[in-house]
Amino acid sequence: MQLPEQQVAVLEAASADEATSVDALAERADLPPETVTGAAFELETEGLVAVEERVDETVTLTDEGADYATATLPEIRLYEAALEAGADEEPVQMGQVIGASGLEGPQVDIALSNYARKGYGTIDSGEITADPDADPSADAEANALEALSDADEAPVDAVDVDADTIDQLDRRGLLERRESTVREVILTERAVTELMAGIETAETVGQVTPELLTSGDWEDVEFAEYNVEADAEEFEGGKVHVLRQMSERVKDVLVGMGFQEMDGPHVDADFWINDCLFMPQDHPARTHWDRFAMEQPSHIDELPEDLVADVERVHREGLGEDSEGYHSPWDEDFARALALRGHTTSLSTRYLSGTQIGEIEPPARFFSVEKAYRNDTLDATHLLEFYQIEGWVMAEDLSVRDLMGTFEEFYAQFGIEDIQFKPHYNPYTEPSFELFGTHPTTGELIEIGNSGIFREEMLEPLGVDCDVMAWGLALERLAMLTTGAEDIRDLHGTLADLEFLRNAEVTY
Ligand SMILES: N[C@@H](Cc1ccccc1)C(=O)O
Repeated sequence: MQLPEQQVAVLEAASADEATSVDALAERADLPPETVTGAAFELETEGLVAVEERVDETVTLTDEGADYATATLPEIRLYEAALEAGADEEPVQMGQVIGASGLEGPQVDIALSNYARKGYGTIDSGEITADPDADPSADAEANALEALSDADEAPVDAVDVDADTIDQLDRRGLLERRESTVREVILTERAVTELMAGIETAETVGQVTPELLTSGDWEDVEFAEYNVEADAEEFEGGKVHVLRQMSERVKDVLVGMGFQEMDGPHVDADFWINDCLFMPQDHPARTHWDRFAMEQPSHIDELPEDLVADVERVHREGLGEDSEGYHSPWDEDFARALALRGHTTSLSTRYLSGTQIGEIEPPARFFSVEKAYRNDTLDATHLLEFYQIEGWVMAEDLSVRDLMGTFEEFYAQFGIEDIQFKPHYNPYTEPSFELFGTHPTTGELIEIGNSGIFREEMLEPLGVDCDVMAWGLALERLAMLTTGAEDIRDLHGTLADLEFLRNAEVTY
């Protein structure tokens, strides 16, 4: 019989009498464990070995756990200080004992919350007592920490610590549990027979190399077969963040649909963020409740004078016979105030006004995928900052059909075919629509964007005399639909779920 070199090595290292772990075989055969696992599976298909699997739970101490293993648990330090202060005789002021214990910061709370639970004494109205019969050397948690720090990454069964103590240490964040699959290999009878008859080593090649290709040797060598089921080492390499992947993909799609990208400041004057959008200055979204104002610098230097005058005129008086202005105060200083943009529609007003890249002639399509900032209450669908997919199309005679058709075409590229529209109100669009999509796992309808056709009152001061349809869509919400994430906080921010980010696929 002929077998590849690594399989022969594994056969020779294994035994017919007792199962040997992959790690032990790897050491004996001087091969990486992944290679041994791969070879073992090959040998199993040949009927030469049996591979048995079991899941071992191992525990390791966290950094905090390791610290306590060397420097004793905070509650024991508190007990020792309490004894020292005579708290076994009569209650002592807590502050005095804590001071003497040398405990600091969060350790104080940790000590206090475990002290009474473990029967070291009582804590009542600022005084502490120590039970003279308590015995720190019999503290199950302290002893377990010591046992575990000696047996690094020990399988739970192998250390002499009871399950309740392990649970308790786990709750305290002092250890980490991990599961690992242990594979053991045992020779079959057939393998024993074959080994006695002698097994030859077949030269096989595991990888095509440039040398093999240029020399032409690839034609003669024998290639090792792939075993796609073999376990390989898990490799957590760097990876493009899910949202970044999503944003790149959105940009590709929009560029494919003929859009050009806009760019502009994150901090901008309220003039560009709101006034140019015919947003009245007393609109609730313009109060400090919603907006992150800039303190330094607080106001923009430059604004195009003519445009300011035109915007003010329309705010005050409206436009033409059918339009009413707001007849409310309009203050230029208020318009100059700087804030983190609450939407990226500030980029659209800059571009439409002709001040960003010069006059834009219809037909034209522009987009951005950029951050916007809002003082929202954090929840499963809201963060303080998010990415908006801003966009607009400037052309003659646009209608709601064009708007809806554009969304259908856009979302279809992500496999989303069931968007729904709901009539809405924005001061700057008429008509306006909110967009909704169905979450793939919860089935809930979630709002994914806001859109409409810009009003005359907005376009006339900007100097645009044809139709413009526009939207702001939420990148995170789109990502929730494509990745199945149920909570936006899993995607980014301090609570992001690393496991999810490692494994989530952006599908489209
Ligand atoms: N600015 C709107 C989105 C929008 C842009 C353009 C037109 C209509 C709506 C928002 O943030 O919700």
